[in-house]
Amino acid sequence: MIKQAVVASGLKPGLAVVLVGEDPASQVYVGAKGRKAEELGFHSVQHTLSAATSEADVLALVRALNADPAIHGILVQLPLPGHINAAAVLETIDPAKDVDGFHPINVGRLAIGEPERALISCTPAGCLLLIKRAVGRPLAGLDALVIGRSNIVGKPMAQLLLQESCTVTIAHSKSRDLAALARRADILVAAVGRPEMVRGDWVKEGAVVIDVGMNRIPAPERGAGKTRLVGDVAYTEASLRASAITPVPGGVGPMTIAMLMANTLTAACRAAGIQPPHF
Ligand SMILES: NC(=O)C1=CN([C@@H]2O[C@H](COP(=O)(O)OP(=O)(O)OC[C@H]3O[C@@H](n4cnc5c(N)ncnc54)[C@H](OP(=O)(O)O)[C@@H]3O)[C@@H](O)[C@H]2O)C=CC1
Ligand SMILES: Nc1nc(=O)c2c([nH]1)NC[C@@H]1CN(c3ccc(C(=O)N[C@@H](CCC(=O)O)C(=O)O)cc3)C=[N+]21
Repeated sequence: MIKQAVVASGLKPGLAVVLVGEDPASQVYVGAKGRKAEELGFHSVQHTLSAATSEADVLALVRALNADPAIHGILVQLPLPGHINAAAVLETIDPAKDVDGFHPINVGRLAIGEPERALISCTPAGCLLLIKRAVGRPLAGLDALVIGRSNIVGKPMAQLLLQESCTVTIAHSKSRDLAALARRADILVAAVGRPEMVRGDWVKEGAVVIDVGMNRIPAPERGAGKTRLVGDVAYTEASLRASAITPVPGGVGPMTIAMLMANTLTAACRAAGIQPPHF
């Protein structure tokens, strides 16, 4: 779908990914983003900086990328090392190139109901596409529960569902009786980071369940020291009641990467003064 849109646009979108430090999980994600960008015929560059790089040097790189006309999207992989102020880095990215949608300008445009002028955080944008596809009709009036209130997933997810006129509840670590809140939800999004916290009997019959969680847990059955990836939802139990549910792996993660590519194409179209495709 994105490939055809790239060809139709006649553009060569440029994506720059900045990785500071050697976190192995981040290396895996950044590698996956670069491969997908190349597969789609993007101009793809990766800047890998040592964990000891100063904040000033990271800011200087971001400013250089802001000024580079071949680059339409800039992603600085999080988390950053502790001595670097992440907010300062994110706010230095040109909002028009902020394909993560983390800059306060883009967050604000989403919050005031102007998503068509914003770039929207990839994970919640991908979740919304999956939800719309599963529901197959307008979401207006449906009860949605988002568990998690982070700036990168929970809050923008809630904003997007509100924009679709859902009745949105946001739950977090201080919420009481999550199970009761979940049982009312036609749309249930779990973005917590706790393995299989959402049980099958929390799921309303026919609900759409989106599992954002990525938890690596020990898997001794695979051999000593081995791990496996599980979500925030007990998949097998929940799938008996849900009308649609995303697996982990193979669900929201790959969709997030696809939305990053879509945002980069959108940014390239806007820079060229042409109408971006609608996904
Ligand atoms: N698939 C993908 O592309 C992505 C996946 N992820 C995954 O999604 C998960 C969430 O990520 P992220 O939003 O960054 O995480 P954060 O750690 O920033 O946020 C977790 C949220 O869950 C809430 N929470 C923690 N414990 C509970 C609990 N017992 N009951 C209810 N709420 C709770 C926290 O509440 P409080 O605010 O009160 O502390 C917080 O709001 C992680 O597993 C992460 O790996 C993240 C980004 C992208
Ligand atoms: N600036 C920034 N933007 C991000 O979007 C961002 C980030 N920092 N930091 C980390 C989180 C996490 N994230 C994932 C993306 C894809 C998968 C993904 O494709 N996962 C595979 C499995 C991968 C595996 O096996 O480990 C799957 O779910 O099938 C996972 C996680 C993006 N993030």
